[in-house]
Amino acid sequence: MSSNTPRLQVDGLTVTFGGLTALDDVSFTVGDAETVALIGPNGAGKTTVFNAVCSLVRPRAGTVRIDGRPAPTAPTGLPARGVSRTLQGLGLFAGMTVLENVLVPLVGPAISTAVPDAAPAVLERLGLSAEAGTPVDALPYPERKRVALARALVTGPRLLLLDEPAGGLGAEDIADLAGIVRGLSADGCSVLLVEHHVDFVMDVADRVVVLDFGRVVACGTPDEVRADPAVEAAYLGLEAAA
Ligand SMILES: Nc1ncnc2c1ncn2[C@@H]1O[C@H](COP(=O)(O)OP(=O)(O)OP(=O)(O)O)[C@@H](O)[C@H]1O
Repeated sequence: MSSNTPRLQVDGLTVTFGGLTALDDVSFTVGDAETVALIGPNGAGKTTVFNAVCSLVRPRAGTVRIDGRPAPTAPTGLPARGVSRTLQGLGLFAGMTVLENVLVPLVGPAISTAVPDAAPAVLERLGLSAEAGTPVDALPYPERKRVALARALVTGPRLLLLDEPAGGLGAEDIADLAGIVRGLSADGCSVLLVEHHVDFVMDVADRVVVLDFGRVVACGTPDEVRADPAVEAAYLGLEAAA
Protein backbone atom coordinates (compact mmCIF):
# COMPACT_ATOMS: atom_id res chain seq x y z
CA MET A 1 0.00 0.00 0.00
CA SER A 2 1.47 3.38 -0.93
CA SER A 3 1.38 6.04 1.76
CA ASN A 4 -1.35 7.99 -0.05
CA THR A 5 -3.68 5.00 -0.49
CA PRO A 6 -6.80 5.84 1.55
CA ARG A 7 -7.57 3.56 4.44
CA LEU A 8 -11.15 3.49 3.14
CA GLN A 9 -12.24 4.41 -0.37
CA VAL A 10 -15.92 4.43 -1.25
CA ASP A 11 -16.57 5.00 -4.95
CA GLY A 12 -19.90 5.51 -6.70
CA LEU A 13 -21.79 3.51 -4.08
CA THR A 14 -25.43 2.99 -5.02
CA VAL A 15 -27.75 0.89 -2.85
CA THR A 16 -31.41 0.26 -3.53
CA PHE A 17 -34.10 -1.43 -1.45
CA GLY A 18 -36.85 -2.37 -3.86
CA GLY A 19 -37.87 0.91 -5.48
CA LEU A 20 -36.06 3.06 -2.88
CA THR A 21 -32.63 4.45 -3.68
CA ALA A 22 -30.96 4.61 -0.25
CA LEU A 23 -27.54 5.61 -1.64
CA ASP A 24 -26.99 7.29 -4.97
CA ASP A 25 -23.43 7.45 -6.32
CA VAL A 26 -21.77 8.11 -2.95
CA SER A 27 -18.00 8.61 -2.98
CA PHE A 28 -15.61 9.64 -0.20
CA THR A 29 -12.36 8.55 1.40
CA VAL A 30 -10.96 8.17 4.90
CA GLY A 31 -7.20 8.62 5.07
CA ASP A 32 -4.61 7.30 7.52
CA ALA A 33 -5.35 8.48 11.05
CA GLU A 34 -8.13 10.67 9.70
CA THR A 35 -11.48 11.11 11.43
CA VAL A 36 -14.36 11.55 8.99
CA ALA A 37 -17.96 12.15 10.08
CA LEU A 38 -21.01 11.19 8.05
CA ILE A 39 -23.90 13.45 8.91
CA GLY A 40 -27.36 14.03 7.51
CA PRO A 41 -30.99 13.89 8.54
CA ASN A 42 -32.81 10.70 9.49
CA GLY A 43 -33.07 8.38 6.51
CA ALA A 44 -30.24 10.12 4.61
CA GLY A 45 -28.38 6.83 4.19
CA LYS A 46 -25.65 6.98 6.86
CA THR A 47 -26.23 3.52 8.33
CA THR A 48 -26.55 2.08 4.84
CA VAL A 49 -23.03 3.36 4.10
CA PHE A 50 -21.77 1.51 7.21
CA ASN A 51 -23.65 -1.62 6.19
CA ALA A 52 -22.22 -1.49 2.68
CA VAL A 53 -18.68 -0.97 4.00
CA CYS A 54 -19.22 -4.00 6.28
CA SER A 55 -20.67 -6.12 3.44
CA LEU A 56 -24.04 -6.35 5.17
CA VAL A 57 -25.79 -4.98 2.10
CA ARG A 58 -24.80 -5.59 -1.50
CA PRO A 59 -24.48 -2.40 -3.53
CA ARG A 60 -26.20 -2.15 -6.88
CA ALA A 61 -23.14 -0.24 -8.11
CA GLY A 62 -19.88 1.10 -6.79
CA THR A 63 -16.91 -0.22 -4.85
CA VAL A 64 -15.53 -0.23 -1.32
CA ARG A 65 -11.76 -0.55 -0.95
CA ILE A 66 -9.86 -0.96 2.30
CA ASP A 67 -6.15 -0.15 2.14
CA GLY A 68 -6.46 -0.22 -1.64
CA ARG A 69 -7.95 -3.72 -1.85
CA PRO A 70 -11.61 -4.66 -2.33
CA ALA A 71 -13.48 -4.97 0.99
CA PRO A 72 -14.18 -8.55 2.14
CA THR A 73 -17.37 -10.05 0.74
CA ALA A 74 -18.62 -11.00 4.24
CA PRO A 75 -18.44 -9.16 7.58
CA THR A 76 -16.46 -12.05 9.10
CA GLY A 77 -13.52 -10.97 6.95
CA LEU A 78 -13.34 -7.49 8.49
CA PRO A 79 -11.25 -8.08 11.67
CA ALA A 80 -8.42 -9.60 9.66
CA ARG A 81 -8.45 -6.45 7.49
CA GLY A 82 -8.15 -4.25 10.58
CA VAL A 83 -11.76 -3.01 10.59
CA SER A 84 -14.23 -2.98 13.46
CA ARG A 85 -17.44 -1.18 14.27
CA THR A 86 -19.79 -0.29 17.08
CA LEU A 87 -23.55 -0.64 16.82
CA GLN A 88 -26.22 1.95 17.55
CA GLY A 89 -27.92 -0.56 19.88
CA LEU A 90 -24.61 -1.54 21.63
CA GLY A 91 -25.27 -5.29 21.20
CA LEU A 92 -23.67 -6.24 24.53
CA PHE A 93 -24.27 -9.65 26.10
CA ALA A 94 -26.35 -9.15 29.25
CA GLY A 95 -25.30 -11.51 32.05
CA MET A 96 -21.67 -11.43 30.97
CA THR A 97 -19.08 -9.26 32.67
CA VAL A 98 -17.40 -6.24 31.13
CA LEU A 99 -14.23 -8.26 30.47
CA GLU A 100 -16.15 -11.19 28.97
CA ASN A 101 -17.94 -8.82 26.58
CA VAL A 102 -14.68 -7.22 25.54
CA LEU A 103 -13.09 -10.63 24.94
CA VAL A 104 -15.84 -11.77 22.55
CA PRO A 105 -14.12 -10.63 19.31
CA LEU A 106 -10.99 -12.57 20.30
CA VAL A 107 -12.91 -15.85 20.42
CA GLY A 108 -13.36 -17.73 17.16
CA PRO A 109 -11.47 -17.07 13.94
CA ALA A 110 -7.81 -16.28 14.60
CA ILE A 111 -7.13 -12.56 14.50
CA SER A 112 -3.50 -11.94 13.73
CA THR A 113 -3.56 -8.35 15.01
CA ALA A 114 -4.76 -9.27 18.52
CA VAL A 115 -2.23 -9.28 21.34
CA PRO A 116 -2.76 -11.41 24.46
CA ASP A 117 -3.08 -8.51 26.89
CA ALA A 118 -5.21 -6.39 24.56
CA ALA A 119 -8.33 -6.56 26.73
CA PRO A 120 -6.80 -5.23 29.98
CA ALA A 121 -4.99 -2.49 28.02
CA VAL A 122 -8.18 -1.41 26.28
CA LEU A 123 -10.15 -1.47 29.54
CA GLU A 124 -7.52 0.72 31.13
CA ARG A 125 -7.52 3.12 28.19
CA LEU A 126 -11.28 3.56 28.52
CA GLY A 127 -11.25 3.85 32.32
CA LEU A 128 -13.05 0.52 32.78
CA SER A 129 -10.40 -1.55 34.63
CA ALA A 130 -12.23 -1.37 37.96
CA GLU A 131 -15.41 -2.64 36.27
CA ALA A 132 -13.78 -5.63 34.50
CA GLY A 133 -15.63 -8.19 36.66
CA THR A 134 -18.94 -6.31 36.82
CA PRO A 135 -21.93 -7.72 34.90
CA VAL A 136 -22.37 -5.33 32.01
CA ASP A 137 -26.09 -4.86 32.65
CA ALA A 138 -25.31 -3.49 36.14
CA LEU A 139 -23.56 -0.47 34.62
CA PRO A 140 -25.15 2.84 33.69
CA TYR A 141 -25.62 3.59 29.98
CA PRO A 142 -22.48 5.75 29.45
CA GLU A 143 -20.26 2.96 30.86
CA ARG A 144 -22.04 0.33 28.76
CA LYS A 145 -21.39 2.48 25.75
CA ARG A 146 -17.69 2.55 26.63
CA VAL A 147 -17.72 -1.26 26.96
CA ALA A 148 -19.07 -1.47 23.41
CA LEU A 149 -16.25 0.82 22.27
CA ALA A 150 -13.69 -1.29 24.18
CA ARG A 151 -15.01 -4.39 22.43
CA ALA A 152 -14.51 -2.70 19.06
CA LEU A 153 -10.96 -1.66 20.01
CA VAL A 154 -9.73 -4.98 21.38
CA THR A 155 -8.75 -6.30 17.94
CA GLY A 156 -6.52 -3.26 17.38
CA PRO A 157 -8.43 -1.85 14.39
CA ARG A 158 -6.81 0.48 11.85
CA LEU A 159 -10.27 1.57 10.69
CA LEU A 160 -12.99 2.03 13.29
CA LEU A 161 -16.63 2.66 12.35
CA LEU A 162 -18.56 4.36 15.15
CA ASP A 163 -22.36 4.43 14.90
CA GLU A 164 -23.69 7.39 16.92
CA PRO A 165 -20.98 7.23 19.61
CA ALA A 166 -22.26 10.38 21.35
CA GLY A 167 -25.94 9.37 21.27
CA GLY A 168 -27.53 9.31 24.72
CA LEU A 169 -24.46 10.79 26.45
CA GLY A 170 -24.26 13.95 28.56
CA ALA A 171 -21.80 16.79 28.03
CA GLU A 172 -19.09 15.36 30.31
CA ASP A 173 -19.14 11.92 28.69
CA ILE A 174 -19.13 13.50 25.22
CA ALA A 175 -16.02 15.52 26.15
CA ASP A 176 -14.34 12.28 27.36
CA LEU A 177 -15.35 10.56 24.12
CA ALA A 178 -13.83 13.38 22.06
CA GLY A 179 -10.55 12.83 23.94
CA ILE A 180 -10.71 9.09 23.21
CA VAL A 181 -11.33 9.66 19.49
CA ARG A 182 -8.44 12.12 19.29
CA GLY A 183 -6.21 9.60 21.06
CA LEU A 184 -7.13 6.91 18.52
CA SER A 185 -6.26 9.24 15.70
CA ALA A 186 -2.94 10.10 17.37
CA ASP A 187 -2.22 6.34 17.42
CA GLY A 188 -2.83 6.10 13.66
CA CYS A 189 -6.38 4.69 13.72
CA SER A 190 -8.74 6.01 11.05
CA VAL A 191 -12.29 6.68 12.23
CA LEU A 192 -15.53 6.94 10.26
CA LEU A 193 -18.39 8.02 12.46
CA VAL A 194 -22.10 8.54 12.00
CA GLU A 195 -23.42 11.09 14.42
CA HIS A 196 -26.32 13.46 15.00
CA HIS A 197 -24.53 15.45 17.70
CA VAL A 198 -23.25 18.30 15.55
CA ASP A 199 -21.02 19.99 18.17
CA PHE A 200 -19.20 16.69 18.79
CA VAL A 201 -18.76 16.17 15.04
CA MET A 202 -17.38 19.65 14.51
CA ASP A 203 -15.01 19.10 17.44
CA VAL A 204 -13.48 15.74 16.45
CA ALA A 205 -13.82 15.41 12.67
CA ASP A 206 -11.03 16.30 10.26
CA ARG A 207 -13.58 16.16 7.43
CA VAL A 208 -17.34 15.94 7.27
CA VAL A 209 -19.41 14.24 4.55
CA VAL A 210 -23.00 15.44 4.42
CA LEU A 211 -25.63 13.08 3.03
CA ASP A 212 -29.18 14.01 2.12
CA PHE A 213 -31.61 11.65 0.40
CA GLY A 214 -28.75 9.23 -0.29
CA ARG A 215 -26.51 11.74 -2.06
CA VAL A 216 -23.38 13.57 -0.90
CA VAL A 217 -24.45 17.22 -0.75
CA ALA A 218 -21.22 18.54 0.80
CA CYS A 219 -17.79 17.36 1.90
CA GLY A 220 -15.03 19.33 3.56
CA THR A 221 -13.52 20.47 6.82
CA PRO A 222 -16.00 21.28 9.60
CA ASP A 223 -15.58 25.01 8.86
CA GLU A 224 -16.12 24.51 5.12
CA VAL A 225 -19.22 22.42 5.71
CA ARG A 226 -20.59 24.85 8.28
CA ALA A 227 -20.21 27.70 5.78
CA ASP A 228 -21.71 25.77 2.85
CA PRO A 229 -25.16 27.17 2.07
CA ALA A 230 -26.13 23.86 0.41
CA VAL A 231 -25.88 22.17 3.81
CA GLU A 232 -28.24 24.46 5.64
CA ALA A 233 -31.44 22.50 5.10
CA ALA A 234 -29.90 19.18 6.14
CA TYR A 235 -28.07 20.92 8.97
CA LEU A 236 -31.22 22.39 10.42
CA GLY A 237 -32.78 18.95 10.26
CA LEU A 238 -29.84 17.59 12.25
CA GLU A 239 -30.09 20.21 14.96
CA ALA A 240 -33.74 19.37 15.40
CA ALA A 241 -32.83 15.69 15.82
CA ALA A 242 -29.86 16.20 18.19
N1 LIG B 1 -33.13 -3.09 4.98
C1 LIG B 1 -33.82 -2.08 4.47
N2 LIG B 1 -34.92 -2.32 3.73
C2 LIG B 1 -35.63 -1.30 3.19
N3 LIG B 1 -35.32 0.00 3.34
C3 LIG B 1 -34.24 0.30 4.08
C4 LIG B 1 -33.44 -0.71 4.69
N4 LIG B 1 -32.42 -0.11 5.37
C5 LIG B 1 -32.58 1.21 5.19
N5 LIG B 1 -33.67 1.47 4.42
C6 LIG B 1 -34.14 2.78 3.98
O1 LIG B 1 -33.02 3.41 3.37
C7 LIG B 1 -33.01 4.80 3.69
C8 LIG B 1 -31.69 5.14 4.37
O2 LIG B 1 -31.73 4.54 5.68
P1 LIG B 1 -30.51 4.65 6.69
O3 LIG B 1 -30.87 3.82 7.89
O4 LIG B 1 -29.25 4.33 6.00
O5 LIG B 1 -30.54 6.20 7.05
P2 LIG B 1 -29.76 6.96 8.23
O6 LIG B 1 -29.21 8.19 7.64
O7 LIG B 1 -28.80 6.02 8.89
O8 LIG B 1 -30.97 7.29 9.21
P3 LIG B 1 -30.95 7.47 10.82
O9 LIG B 1 -30.25 8.75 11.10
O10 LIG B 1 -32.41 7.53 11.16
O11 LIG B 1 -30.26 6.26 11.43
C9 LIG B 1 -34.24 5.07 4.55
O12 LIG B 1 -35.28 5.51 3.70
C10 LIG B 1 -34.55 3.69 5.12
O13 LIG B 1 -35.92 3.57 5.42
